[in-house]
Amino acid sequence: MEDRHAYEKVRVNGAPAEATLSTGTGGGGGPELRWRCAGGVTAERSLSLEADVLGVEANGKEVVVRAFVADAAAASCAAVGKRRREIRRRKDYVFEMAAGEGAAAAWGDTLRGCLDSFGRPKRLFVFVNPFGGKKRANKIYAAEIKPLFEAAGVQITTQETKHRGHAREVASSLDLGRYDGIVCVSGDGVLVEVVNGILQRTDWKEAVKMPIGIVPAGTGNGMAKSLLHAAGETYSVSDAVFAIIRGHKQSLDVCAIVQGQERIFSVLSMTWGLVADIDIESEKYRL
Ligand SMILES: Nc1ncnc2c1ncn2[C@@H]1O[C@H](COP(=O)(O)OP(=O)(O)OP(=O)(O)O)[C@@H](O)[C@H]1O
Repeated sequence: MEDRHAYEKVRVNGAPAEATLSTGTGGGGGPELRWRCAGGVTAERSLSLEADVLGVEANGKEVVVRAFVADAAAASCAAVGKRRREIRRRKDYVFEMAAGEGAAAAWGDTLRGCLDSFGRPKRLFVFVNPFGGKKRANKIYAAEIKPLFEAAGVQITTQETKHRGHAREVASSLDLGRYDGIVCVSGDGVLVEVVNGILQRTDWKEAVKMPIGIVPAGTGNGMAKSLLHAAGETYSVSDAVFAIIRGHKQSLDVCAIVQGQERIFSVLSMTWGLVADIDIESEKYRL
């Protein structure tokens, strides 16, 4: 993207400020929003569009930036010498443009253009296993997962799994052209079913390219833990969802999965990613 800097006088959540929207990567970092409140009492604030922003909306003179940002006050330092745990929270920043609606529409378009250039998934098919783990997946989905996808403007189609083998059945016949990825709100069991369902398909060679994400809502959640750890992310539901929204992708060795859940754990240390691109090397692993 062409490197551009747009400067505006604004109010950020009501406080007068001067803000700059930088696009492109000319400065070393990615696109970002920076602002300093009038009087300069508070430090300059910034949001990285790639790492902090879920979505944007222009409304009249306002641009609402839906962010998921580290909350310094809530960061916990469990013990001296341990890595500081960053806790992210949803926060909206409302930029009211002094120059009016035209400026807001222009910023809205530029911000959306930046977000679109990241190749994030826009349409996801989401399995929720209500019986995984402590049987709280439906609650977790409604309270923590759906709101984040909605803030990011992701279109979601949800399927609650109704019985053992259901996710496999659905994945074996799903119209994959309608989605950019499949997400499992579950433990490892449903993920294994989805992979097996995909491998059952006649178009499996194409179908294995479908990214699959996992949000921990099972008992062990070994896959979600390992993937988040490998990506340097905190192990939490919201961090897993955010990684999926951002379209983090890494290759996953599907051969390990189809041979049974026990084998997953021995291979995890080599499989990174939150939305995984499945990579299958040999037809012999097809079921
Ligand atoms: N509605 C349902 N009723 C009964 N079983 C189900 C239903 N939906 C899915 N299942 C089965 O539940 C199994 C376990 O699910 P899941 O992996 O989500 O949770 P878990 O076993 O608690 O977690 P983990 O695998 O991480 O230890 C899956 O293999 C799936 O076949």
